Amino acid sequence: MSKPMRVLVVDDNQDILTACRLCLKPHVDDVLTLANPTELMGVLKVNKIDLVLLDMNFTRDASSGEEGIFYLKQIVAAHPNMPVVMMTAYTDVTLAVKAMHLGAKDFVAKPWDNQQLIDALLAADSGVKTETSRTAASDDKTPLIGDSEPMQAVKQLIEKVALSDANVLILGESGTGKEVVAQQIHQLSARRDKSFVGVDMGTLPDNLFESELFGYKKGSFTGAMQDSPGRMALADKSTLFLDELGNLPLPQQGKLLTALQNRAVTALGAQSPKPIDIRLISATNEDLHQQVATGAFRQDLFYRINTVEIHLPPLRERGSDIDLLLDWYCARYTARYGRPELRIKDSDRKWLHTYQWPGNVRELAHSVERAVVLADGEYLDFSQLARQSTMPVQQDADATGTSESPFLLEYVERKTIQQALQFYQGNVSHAAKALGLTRGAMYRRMEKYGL
Ligand SMILES: Nc1ncnc2c1ncn2[C@@H]1O[C@H](COP(=O)(O)OP(=O)(O)OP(=O)(O)O)[C@@H](O)[C@H]1O
Repeated sequence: MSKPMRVLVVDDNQDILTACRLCLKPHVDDVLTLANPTELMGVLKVNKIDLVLLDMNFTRDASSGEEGIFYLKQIVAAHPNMPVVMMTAYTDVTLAVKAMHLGAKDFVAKPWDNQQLIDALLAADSGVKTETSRTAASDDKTPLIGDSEPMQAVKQLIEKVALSDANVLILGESGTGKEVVAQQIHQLSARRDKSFVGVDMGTLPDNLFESELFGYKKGSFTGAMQDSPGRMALADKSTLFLDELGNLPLPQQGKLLTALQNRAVTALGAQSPKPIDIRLISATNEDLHQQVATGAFRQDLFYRINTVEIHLPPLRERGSDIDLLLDWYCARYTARYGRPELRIKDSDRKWLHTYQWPGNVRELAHSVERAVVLADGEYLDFSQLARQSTMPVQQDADATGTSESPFLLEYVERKTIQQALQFYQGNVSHAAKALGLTRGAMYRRMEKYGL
C-alpha cells in the first residue's frame, strides 16, 4: 500500500530521476521530479510537497557538494519542517555530515539499494531516523568512511575488485570494517541487484554447517519440516560473505572446498547437486597465512578463497580517519537520539588520536553512541573511555571510582569480559570462545556494558 505522501526528487541526471520515480512510485502517492534546482523554491511554493530528495552536485563535473548545501539551506530557511534527504556519492561522507548538521534528515549514498532508499524516505517523513547508511551484520548500509592513505589504497582495491568476480579474502583485526568492505564490493559489483548473503561461521555450530550452507530436503533429518535452500543457493548470482572463516574446523573446510570447486551444492537428502554461481568474499581476524603454515587451515581452500587479499589496517594506523569517524558517528547518533548539536573538545580529539582503539571502529562507534546518550551539555564526554584505557582491569571497585559492589553479578561479568578482551587483545571471537559465549552473546554483553 502506498503512503499518502508526495516526494520531490531534485537531480540534474535524468537517469537518476527516472530510477527514483520507478523505485518510489509503488510506495508513495506521488513522485515529482525536477532537473533544474534553480526552480526548486518556486516548485515548493506552488505544490504541496511532503519530502525532498536532493542531490549534492548539479553542475557538470562538480563534486564539492556546495550546491546541494546551498539549496538545502534555502529549503530549511523557507520550510523549516520540510524533511530533506540528501543523495551523495559514497565518498562524500564529510559533506553528508555537514548537511545533517544543517538540517537534512538523512542521506543515502549512491549507488543506493532500492529498499534502503525507500526506508530512508519513509522514516524521514515519519520523523524516525533509519540507519540508511548502515551495513554489517547488524549495521547494513554504513559507508566506508576514511580518507587516510591506507584507506585510500583499500578503496582503490575495492573499486577494482568489484568489477571482477574474483574471490576476495579480507583480513584485519576485529571491528576494522571487514563486513562493511564486503558490502561495498557487492554494492559496486554487477551482482548488486541481488541480496548480499552473509554467514557468520564463528557462531555456526559444527552440526549445522551443512544444513545452513548447502540446505536440506524435507524429511532429511528430524525437524526438517520443509525444503530449505541453504545460504549458498540463496547467494546464487549474488555475493556470499563468509565471516570468521578462520574458525572453520578442518572437516568443514573440506566440504566447503568441494562445493567451491564443483560450483555446485548438494542439499542434505537431495539426489543430485545444484549448480551455483556465487562471488565469494571471506573474512577473518585470524592470521590465515600462519594457520596454513601450521596445517590448521587447508592450503587448497586458502588458494581458492584468496584470489585477491584486502588488508584492513587497525584504526590506530589510520590517522585523520579518527576525526572523520568521530564526526560521522556523532552526527548519526545525535540525529538518532534527537539530541541538539553536540561537539567534541579539541583536547579530547587529541587524546582520542593517541588512544589505541583495541576494538577499532566498532569501539569508536560505541564510545560515541554512549557519549551522545549521556551528554549533558554541548560537548561529548569521553571520560569513561579514558578511565577504561588507563585503568588496569584488575583494579578494585573503589579504585574505579564507582560504588558498585564487587560481588554484584553484573559487575563480575563486566570485569570478566573486560579481562578476556584485554587478554586476547580485543579479539572478540577468541574472548567469546574462552568465555563459552557465542559471538552474538558476547556482542550483546559488550553493548550492555558499553565495552
Ligand atoms: N570505515 C568505516 N566507516 C564507518 N563505519 C565503520 C567502518 N568500519 C567499520 N565500521 C563500523 O564498525 C562496526 C564493525 O564493523 P564490521 O562488522 O564490518 O567489522 P569486522 O572487521 O567485520 O568485525 P569482526 O571481525 O568482529 O566481525 C560496524 O558497526 C560498522 O558499521
